[in-house]
Amino acid sequence: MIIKPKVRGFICTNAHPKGCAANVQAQIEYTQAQGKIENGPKNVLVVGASTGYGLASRIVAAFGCGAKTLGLFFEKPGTERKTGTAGFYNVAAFQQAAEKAGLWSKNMNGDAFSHEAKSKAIDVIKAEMGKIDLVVYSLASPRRQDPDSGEVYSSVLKPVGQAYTSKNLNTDTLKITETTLDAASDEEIAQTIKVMGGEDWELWMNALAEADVLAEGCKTVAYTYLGEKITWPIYGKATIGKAKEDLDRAATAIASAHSEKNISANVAVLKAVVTQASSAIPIMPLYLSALFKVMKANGTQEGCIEQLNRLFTECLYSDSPRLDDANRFRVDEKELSPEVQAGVEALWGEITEENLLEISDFKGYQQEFLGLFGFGVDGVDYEEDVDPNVALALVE
Ligand SMILES: NC(=O)c1ccc[n+]([C@@H]2O[C@H](COP(=O)([O-])OP(=O)(O)OC[C@H]3O[C@@H](n4cnc5c(N)ncnc54)[C@H](O)[C@@H]3O)[C@@H](O)[C@H]2O)c1
Repeated sequence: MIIKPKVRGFICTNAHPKGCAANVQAQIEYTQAQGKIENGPKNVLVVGASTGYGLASRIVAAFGCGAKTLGLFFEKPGTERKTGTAGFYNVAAFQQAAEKAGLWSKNMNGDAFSHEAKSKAIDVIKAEMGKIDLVVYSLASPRRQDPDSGEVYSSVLKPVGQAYTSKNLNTDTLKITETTLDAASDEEIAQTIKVMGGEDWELWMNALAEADVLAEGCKTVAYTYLGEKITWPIYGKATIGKAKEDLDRAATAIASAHSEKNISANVAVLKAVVTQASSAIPIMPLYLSALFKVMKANGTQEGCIEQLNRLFTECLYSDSPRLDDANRFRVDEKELSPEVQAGVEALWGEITEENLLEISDFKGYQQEFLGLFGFGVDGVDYEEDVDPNVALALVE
């Protein structure tokens, strides 16, 4: 099959297996070029391991530290007539590279919020891994089914307290319009916390501890974004920000519930990058286009893999981790530097439909967006007939 991108709004409904594989390979090579990470983890569980920050976490754990990794995700395989999701192809490429490098690695495709996923993971850990010394929690999901009540909760991306009007870019038509987002109701805030807050992270850690598969001194980390003035009304101080505040509560609860094992739990604050999750957030594509312009100009631009290498070496496995007063690891310091934020604010005020391509890095944004699905990747022949049905062994 010849595979060309099918973009619908903020998602691309297909993916290119070879482009995804090339992306994964580039992240592996970047990590290897940084050199081996001393005192890194040996047995790692990554929840949300197929794309974005979770995939990069797994690559650093495996190829930077030599760890065994168990990855969980929610993806679709390809068939003869339909492509699989990008995450499925990413994991298939990761698995091939891990095998080639002699690194143990196994994969589970399913609903991480379920009890079943937790007990399956525990079985694999017990049978094949040894005790876990790092749990990465990197889920981004619009929905969560409560594993006990069966109730399904949905997250919303809305401001809290009052409606918010801002310029917003339609990434299909390249039209910039004023968009007003209504304030979330209390029910919507509560549902978003149920989905993207810390409850499931705690359930994972409790299940792993109860099954006695956590090593003494095991670390666990969950990811958040804080941002600054431009994004606060739709992220930091909005429904998703409320859910992310709940991660801080969960981190404290996890550490205190498992203090006998000396478990450390931290939220890590990462920079804004293009992922399937972030491209769905209103305002973000325009913010990212401005941010990339400024960060590329001053030489500080980073993607998932650069961020994750620094999270491991400068925070998780450093004797002097960069922590804020809420005990969060900070890897977003370059994005939040006063110079970068001032540059973005200035650009934000100036961007119009007419000058979008000229003064912002929308081209860079768009390239990274297509790249998420394996399109526009250097060295890939998009005229080649490729088989969308890529093999990947999964834990049954
Ligand atoms: N993208 C950003 O700019 C940014 C910045 C800072 C922090 N973060 C945070 O990083 C974390 C990961 O986000 P991302 O941007 O890498 O997202 P992403 O969409 O690239 O990855 C989400 C992952 O979760 C998995 N997943 C979703 N629902 C699942 C389910 N029910 N069961 C199993 N797996 C499931 C997906 O398969 C995928 O592996 C999120 O907590 C996000 O808030 C993102």
